[in-house]
Amino acid sequence: MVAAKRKPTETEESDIFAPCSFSSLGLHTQLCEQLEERLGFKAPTLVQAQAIPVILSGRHVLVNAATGTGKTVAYLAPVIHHLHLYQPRIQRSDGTFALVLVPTRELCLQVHEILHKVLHRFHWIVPGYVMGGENRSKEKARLRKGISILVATPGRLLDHLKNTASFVHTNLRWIIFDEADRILELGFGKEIEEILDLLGSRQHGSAAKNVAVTSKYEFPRQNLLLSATLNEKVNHLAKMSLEKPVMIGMPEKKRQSIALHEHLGSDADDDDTQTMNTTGSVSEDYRLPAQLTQKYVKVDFHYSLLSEFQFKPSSGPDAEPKHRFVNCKTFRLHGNMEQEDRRTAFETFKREKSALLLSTDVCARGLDFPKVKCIIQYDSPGEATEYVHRVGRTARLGERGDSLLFLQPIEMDYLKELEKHGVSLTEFPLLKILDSFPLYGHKHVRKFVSIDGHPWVMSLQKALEAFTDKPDMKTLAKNAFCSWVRAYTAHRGELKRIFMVKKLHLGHVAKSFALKDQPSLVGTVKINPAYSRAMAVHVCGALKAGTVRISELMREHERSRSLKEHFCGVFKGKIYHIGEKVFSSCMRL
Ligand SMILES: Nc1ncnc2c1ncn2[C@@H]1O[C@H](COP(=O)(O)OP(=O)(O)OP(=O)(O)O)[C@@H](O)[C@H]1O
Repeated sequence: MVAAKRKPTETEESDIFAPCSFSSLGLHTQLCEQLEERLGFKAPTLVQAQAIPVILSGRHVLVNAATGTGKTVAYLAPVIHHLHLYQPRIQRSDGTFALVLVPTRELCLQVHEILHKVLHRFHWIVPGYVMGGENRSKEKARLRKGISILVATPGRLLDHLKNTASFVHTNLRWIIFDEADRILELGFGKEIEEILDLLGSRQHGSAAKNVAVTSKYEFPRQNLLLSATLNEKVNHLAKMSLEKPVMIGMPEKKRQSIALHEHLGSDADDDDTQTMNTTGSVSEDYRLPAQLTQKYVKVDFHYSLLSEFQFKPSSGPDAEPKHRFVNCKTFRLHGNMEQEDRRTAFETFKREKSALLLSTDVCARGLDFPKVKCIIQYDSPGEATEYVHRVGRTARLGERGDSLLFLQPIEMDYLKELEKHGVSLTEFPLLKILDSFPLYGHKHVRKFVSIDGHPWVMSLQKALEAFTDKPDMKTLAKNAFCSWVRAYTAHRGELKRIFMVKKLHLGHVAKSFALKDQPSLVGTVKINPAYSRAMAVHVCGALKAGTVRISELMREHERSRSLKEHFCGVFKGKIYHIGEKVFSSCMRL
């Protein structure tokens, strides 16, 4: 992700904001003042204008609106409004009234930060969070004191529900699933079911008790599900947790496919539930900001060593100094990092005016880094939903944004896959751009026929290969290559037809990692083979028998990669011979 300043245009603003005020939606004046003073929100976005009155009314809601359209405040504002009006005034000892479930730690911190700002004047409403990677005892202490609005990742929440006796949730009124589909994709389905059972908020089954009967505030439960993309699993969660939900921002076709008819109330077809075309939809399936410019590039490309690599772009005299290839700060963020490093990278990148973030899908959802100018996808995203969320980190709330997707010639069918969801990309004129770069001694030379033979590319490749030739760098590059190839096999269903490792020209892939030769894919997994085999047999057997939940082993997408690597090492030593069955089990993580 590359951050830089961009301004929205006039016309885009009218597509984003509703022609009304927050107070006209029924929110308390003091809360409206806080939204303006603390967050700078003068008017509601379209999705906020649609969702806030419905959520205020107490209905269960399913919101499906484009990335960056303001869904967070759409659900937080009504909750704060009600809590602010509770009589007698709520106290910390009343425990938790609202629970916001999110898929990642960074999103947890982000939602908490927004709460913290908006609740500034309402000091008796206490925000807090619990999430994986944090100190449990400190969290227990905070829960004991009381948290009115709790943001949580599912695994850690379940842990506290089971093991923290002082966690009071008898007054719980709201359960909110932000990025509902991602929570389920990460394999938290069983945890969610357990959480709903423990909280007595499941719509079917004996455990259901939708009013907090022991509560001094007797309000019916209200559950909310939100995401820019929805899928079959969300349908299941919706059935499990929502009662007669109002669908916001969803075209009729999708409402039918979500198949919630049995739950839809008679007023589900009211005006306020109609299709929200104005939120920047370009598709009846997936919603993308209209001002987002999406491009793809059709070449094997270079692996740029962003923080250290120096390059002398033209083949001029040796005296000419080398320059850093990327002239801004670079950050990295992925699930295998230590929690503290993860937090620092997340918070620092957020503050930087001009910076580059290298990240895995841990950043794909919900994160709201300000002024991100461009999303570059070097690894293909897989499901179209993932594409939508990744590019959704830019072009937020009417800002302009660009995205660039790297595709190899054999992968061009991926564009058709995206088109099925109304997502269309134009080809990035790479050769033209390269031709515009200065070349030593050839001011206006152009008309190179191929990218590979372009002097600029050749000299860059040479410099990269020289840089990667150092032993440490070479090991890094080889590992990166192997991981990349392994991850390539992770595509499911239709996508397996497009991303076929057998069709890959591995020599070219190696070149894109600045390697002169293709590393061997055999024997690169450093796991004791005997242990691996035993482990694999155990996991496969247990999976088959249904006695182990793979989600217990894996919490995040990145870890599923190590498991895939593990199986690769175990089964054949070669990724492209991996057993289909095991693989599909891995893919359900
Ligand atoms: N009414 C508003 N006025 C001005 N800015 C707003 C308003 N509502 C939200 N924003 C800003 O818009 C940006 C996007 O909001 P938010 O992160 O809630 O979007 P989202 O719909 O949840 O996106 P995603 O689907 O990617 O999670 C944030 O920077 C937020 O501060």
